[in-house]
Amino acid sequence: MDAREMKIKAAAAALEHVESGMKLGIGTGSTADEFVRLLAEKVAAGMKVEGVPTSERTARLCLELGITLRSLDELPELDLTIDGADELDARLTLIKGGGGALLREKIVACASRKMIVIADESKQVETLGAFPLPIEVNPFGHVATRIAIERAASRLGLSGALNLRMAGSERFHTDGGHLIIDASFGRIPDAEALSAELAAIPGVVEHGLFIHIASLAIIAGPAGARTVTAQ
Ligand SMILES: O=C[C@H](O)[C@H](O)[C@H](O)COP(=O)(O)O
Repeated sequence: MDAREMKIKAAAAALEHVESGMKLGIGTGSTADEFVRLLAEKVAAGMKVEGVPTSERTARLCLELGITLRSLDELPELDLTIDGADELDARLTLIKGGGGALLREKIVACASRKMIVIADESKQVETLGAFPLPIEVNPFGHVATRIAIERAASRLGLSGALNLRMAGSERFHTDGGHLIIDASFGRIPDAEALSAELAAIPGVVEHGLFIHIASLAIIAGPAGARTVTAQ
């Protein structure tokens, strides 16, 4: 089974948690795209859902496939969000934002009664941090913000390259018009402490650590999909 087939398996298992009438947060990324495609088939067959997309990219795909969309201001309380992740550990702490959608993803997930993560098993790790942590920053003073991030990380004994994300020769901009700094810490043994340090920096808009937000993960491997709850 290749990676795409695993993503489809995870997405299909997550779809079983979706009921007609639900208000759904819809994630971003290649795994979330598979979920959108399967959801669209259900919608075409008569399932009624209203979706709040976590990115312009997801919004485009949903509209193309006939899924009804609302803004989060129209539907500020959602039943369920289904989204991918870049890494997840046994406590279901996540690193997200590889696609740059972390801010909207976190806002939407936190407005939902439940968040289910869908992933292939390559995303499961013992300790987070091999995947560079995306940190969304305001363009104003981003160099000063990068220095503040470096100092905050060093207080926790963390170090590593902090790279401004590029899209070709241009700076990458998020849907909200911010920049992303990808922080290669290697290992993040205390996600809560790092989250608190980052949140205290004025230029940091949001970071990609999702702590106590997901309550269920559906992980697909060659043998099929299994459901994991936070340890
Ligand atoms: O910003 C992007 C999101 O956090 C994605 O959920 C994450 O990067 C996982 O994406 P993929 O399913 O493509 O690995």
